[in-house]
Parts: sequence; C-alpha cells; structure tokens
Amino acid sequence: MVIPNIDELLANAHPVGLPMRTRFRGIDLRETVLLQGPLGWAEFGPFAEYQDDESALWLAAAIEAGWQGFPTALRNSIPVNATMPAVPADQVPEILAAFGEVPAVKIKVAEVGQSLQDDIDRVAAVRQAAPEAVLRIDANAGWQLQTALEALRRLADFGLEYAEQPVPGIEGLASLRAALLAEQIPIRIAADESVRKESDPLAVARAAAADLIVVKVAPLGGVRRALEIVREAGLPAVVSSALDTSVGIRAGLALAAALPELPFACGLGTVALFEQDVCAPALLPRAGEIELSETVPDPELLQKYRLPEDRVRWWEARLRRVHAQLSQRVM
Ligand SMILES: O=C(O)CCC(=O)C1=CC=C[C@@H](O)[C@@H]1C(=O)O
Ligand SMILES: [Mg+2]
Repeated sequence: MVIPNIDELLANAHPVGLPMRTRFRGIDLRETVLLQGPLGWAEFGPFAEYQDDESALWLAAAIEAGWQGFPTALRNSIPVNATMPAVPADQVPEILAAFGEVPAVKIKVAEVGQSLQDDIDRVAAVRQAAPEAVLRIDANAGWQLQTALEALRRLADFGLEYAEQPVPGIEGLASLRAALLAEQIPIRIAADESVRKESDPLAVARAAAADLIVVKVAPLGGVRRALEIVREAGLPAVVSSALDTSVGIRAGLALAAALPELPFACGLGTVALFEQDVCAPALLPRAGEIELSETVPDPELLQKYRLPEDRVRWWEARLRRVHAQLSQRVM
C-alpha cells in the first residue's frame, strides 16, 4: 500500500463530532475525521481509548478507501440489523423506528450497572416491537462463564440467532460454546473483541471458540485485509460498523459486498443512532437493506459539525503520530 504523506492527509482532513440520539458504548458525541482522497472519501475515527499502534490499522483502512479503492463487489445491496443500545425497555420502540423495517435486531446486554432482568425486559420489548425480526445480543464481553450461561438459558426462549462476545477471551468463548452444546441450548457464539483486539485474529477459528466472526473494516486495517481474515478463518462473517458516519459505512458495505458468502444481516445500520450524519442522503436502511452508493459529505454539514479548535488540534496530532507509526510498517 502506498501511504500518502502527512501534509496531504492533513490538508484534506475534516474533523467532526456527531451527536448520538442515545448514548452508545459510553459515547454521546462521535468524534471522527473525514478525509478526501483522490479516489473517494475516507474515515479515520479510532475510539479515544485506542493506542497509536492499533490506530495505524484504522488509518490503513482509510487510505484504502481514499487512495486505493475497494475490491470488486459481488452484490449491490446489503441486509442489515438494527442496533439497540442498552436502554430501558420503554425507549425501545422509538429507537427501533429510526431503522425502519429490518430482518434482524442486535440488542446490547450486560451493561455495567444493569441487571439480567433489564436485559430480558429490553429483549422482550424488541420482540414485541419487531415480531418478525431475528434477534441477536451483544454483551461486549460483559459476562463471565456462569452469568453468561444463566443469561443465555433465560434468553433462549427468544430464539436468539447468536450471542456476540458474551464473555471475554478466546478460552472463555470456547468454554461457553462447549457448555451450550452440552446443555443443547441452540445459540451460536459470535466473536467480536476476540477478533478485532487480539494480535492474532485467526486464533478464534483455530480454537473452535465461535460459530461466526464479526468483522469491522477499520480495526482490521481495510476491506482487503478483512477479506483475507475471513477467508483464512473459514467461518461465516457478519460485517459490522465501528459507529462510523456514512463514509465508514460505505467501506463496511464494500466488505460485505465482496465476501463470497453473506449468510447473516450486517451491523451496518448504525447511522440511525446519530442525530444527523455528514452525508445527505445518509446510508440508512431501506426495507432492511442498504444499497452501495457513492458517499460524499455535504460541505455545510462538515462545517456545522466541525469540532472546536482544541479537538481539531488533538485529532491532527493523533493523525501525525499514527501516520508515523503506519509509515514504519510494511503492509
Ligand atoms: O453491530 C452492530 O449492530 C453495530 C455496531 C456495534 O455494535 C458496535 C460498533 C462500535 C463499537 C462496538 O463496541 C460495537 C460492537 O461491539 O459491536
Ligand atoms: Mg460487538
């Protein structure tokens, strides 16, 4: 990959902050940087806790989008799930409405400070509001083995399609998966953090720790690298967002479109969690799918949501450091 020089990146960088409709993974304002490359728009938005070395993969993904282009698409419309933050059950219908009709809903569970009953109430509220949708949950590694077993025994009545990262670590996932099989609880295990945060993203597959993997373009270093990981893992993949604007979502769609098989709806509907996106029209689901289309931010929206000067400087400094890291690597 040819890496553009830092001056070119900085000259084409637009740092923005997008207000969320509902708090999601502790975030009320999603800060990210949009980059205008010669081949299209790109996004660089590692979450604040990501270190520079991990963030280098996010930058590699942005450079692919803006300076290299995406691989060939095998399909032009991608089914997506709605994403339900860990809200009280009474807020479920309103949040769901922003996604329109969807084939699947992914529900966040195991939030710190909440109980299993809160999770069950939220899942029940989704079932009621979307009777036809397939349901899946995401615990973001918030349970330990016994709590996860107890929770999944109770949630099994909702016919869950899969449980995403119910417990931390590859060994944890493998033990839970074995316990579910032994108890004949028919819930698949999906690995997310154990793919995107491990130094070896293929370890999950080797340990038979999951039935499927969740892949995200930015933390994995781009569409091509993610495709390679899915191929080597030999497991079905669900493409999810990293809470990106439509620009980052476009890269997720490119991955979903290039995968030889796409058996599950993807977690790419998350623009619906923003009050507003920088692109008009935004990449939102229509009848449960998002079509691949060019995404070009609206200059007025880039201006409207531009970060204050101190945050702009913070992102510029981060971009410089991460660019230096990436330049030292051979990718
Ligand atoms: O998969 C989805 O439905 C939406 C994306 C999503 O859930 C996430 C996006 C960004 C950060 C992650 O903590 C979170 C996830 O854990 O999958
Ligand atoms: Mg997840």
